[in-house]
Amino acid sequence: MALWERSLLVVAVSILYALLWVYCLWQFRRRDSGGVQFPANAESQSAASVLVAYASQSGIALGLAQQSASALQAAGPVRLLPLDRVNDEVLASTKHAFFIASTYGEGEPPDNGNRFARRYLNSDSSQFSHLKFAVLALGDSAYQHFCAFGHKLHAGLSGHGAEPVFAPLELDGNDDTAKADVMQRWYQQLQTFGADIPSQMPRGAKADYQAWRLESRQVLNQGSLGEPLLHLRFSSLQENDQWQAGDVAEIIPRNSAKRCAEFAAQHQLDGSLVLSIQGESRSLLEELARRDLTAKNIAAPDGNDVNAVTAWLNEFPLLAKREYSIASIPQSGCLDLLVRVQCTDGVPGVASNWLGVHLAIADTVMLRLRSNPLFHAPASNIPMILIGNGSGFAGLRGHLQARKLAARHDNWLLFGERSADADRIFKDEIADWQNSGYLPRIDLTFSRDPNQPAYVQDAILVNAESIKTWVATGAAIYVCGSREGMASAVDRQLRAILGDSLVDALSGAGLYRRDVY
Ligand SMILES: Cc1cc2nc3c(=O)[nH]c(=O)nc-3n(C[C@H](O)[C@H](O)[C@H](O)COP(=O)(O)O)c2cc1C
Repeated sequence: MALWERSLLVVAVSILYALLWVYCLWQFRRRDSGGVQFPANAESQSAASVLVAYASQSGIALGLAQQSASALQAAGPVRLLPLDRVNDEVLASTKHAFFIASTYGEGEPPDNGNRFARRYLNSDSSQFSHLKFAVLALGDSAYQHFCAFGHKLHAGLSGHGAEPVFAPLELDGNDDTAKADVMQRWYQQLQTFGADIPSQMPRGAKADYQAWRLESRQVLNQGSLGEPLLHLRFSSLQENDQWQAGDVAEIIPRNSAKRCAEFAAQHQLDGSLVLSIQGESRSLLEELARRDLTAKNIAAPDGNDVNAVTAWLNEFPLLAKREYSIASIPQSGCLDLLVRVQCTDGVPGVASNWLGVHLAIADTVMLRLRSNPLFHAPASNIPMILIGNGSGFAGLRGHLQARKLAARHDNWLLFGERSADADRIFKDEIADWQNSGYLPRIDLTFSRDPNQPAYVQDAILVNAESIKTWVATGAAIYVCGSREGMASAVDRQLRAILGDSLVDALSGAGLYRRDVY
């Protein structure tokens, strides 16, 4: 390339970057970091003295924040912002702030709370003694650092002189029953600030779950060194189930019939014993299927006394729901999931083994759809870079299907797996997208490739210039897959080639989104 051509290219890319910055800034001001629309007229509420701020990765805290903001609007204007949008200026004009924050990694903030954490939780230089606040901390009690980020937020704000109006509330996102109870306490507190208790309180243990039938199950990685990765296809037994690319399926898992029979035999109990639990009649085997049998190791009562067996069973908590990124859009006519059969230290994972091995074709699962606006599609006129690995193809596939439906051709897939022979998942479908022009760029990496072993993050470095060009033309980057193994390395590479401030700006503008686990 001649020198003048080179210079022209540099000028063109610089102009595109400048335009991108303006665009990010505009997006940033226009909407929150997830591209989620504020409740009606909330954008004009910048003068509101009440703030609801959320830090949310998969949308649960966001949903609760939206509900809380609506409830508080009964008392006057409310600002609803992702935590990263909360700065000195916002805090200075806020009298009452309600924070709803989940926890990720090892007690870390979700993506849209990172910047706030870096800025305010490591130092207490600014003082907010005028501020009264409360924290609703979301987490999962199975994690060692339960609700840790919510607690850090509470401690950090207190360190800045802000005054808590009540102690932080902990909410275990996996426990629907406890969730209803905690949310009731949260809204009772909010009521003292003039909030209306919402007519629809958070969903109870069984509410909204519907039966979906397993239509087919296919192993995607025959002969792989890794655990089996399965493509499950479900059909709904009701009409008008709606979701969109990026949404989540919540499933109540069960123990397999084999496992329940073995457990009953091990404890010398009669599996056909009929029990009445919370007004419902079930056999012991049916009840065992719903319980977390790994939670306790307690001897069963002698004999088959119904009351004693019921009391013993009640020591075992109900199995917690599992969440899966939906791998299809409704227009495909079915709901697809990708499930990796898990096995830790030789112990098979309950849900993945049940779904991946034991559930029979035509059997039903109890499933509910959950919207995840933080991973919904970008505006339809934006190019997309989709990055992922393994079962993370699920979260990307729905978007690719939606892009094809919307006749958007400017899609680029960077995807990593183990071996080109055994792990080349959805080979035909990807070829079809390529042949029909919906995937003009694709970079597949295989970490066990004998000639060119590489991870998807390596492909980012190799394609740095193209990524810069795509980003400069306004592309959104969507990442789905393992948080530690892949997404954190991808994030590091993106920051290395684009710079921290641009990556943060993209994230703030909803142009860098992650569905990671
Ligand atoms: C990869 C990953 C790491 C997590 N780490 C923690 C943790 O350290 N502590 C905790 O209490 N919860 C942890 N959780 C659970 C989430 O905080 C919980 O699911 C929460 O309800 C998610 O809310 P959100 O959808 O608003 O992000 C983790 C979840 C995932 C997927």
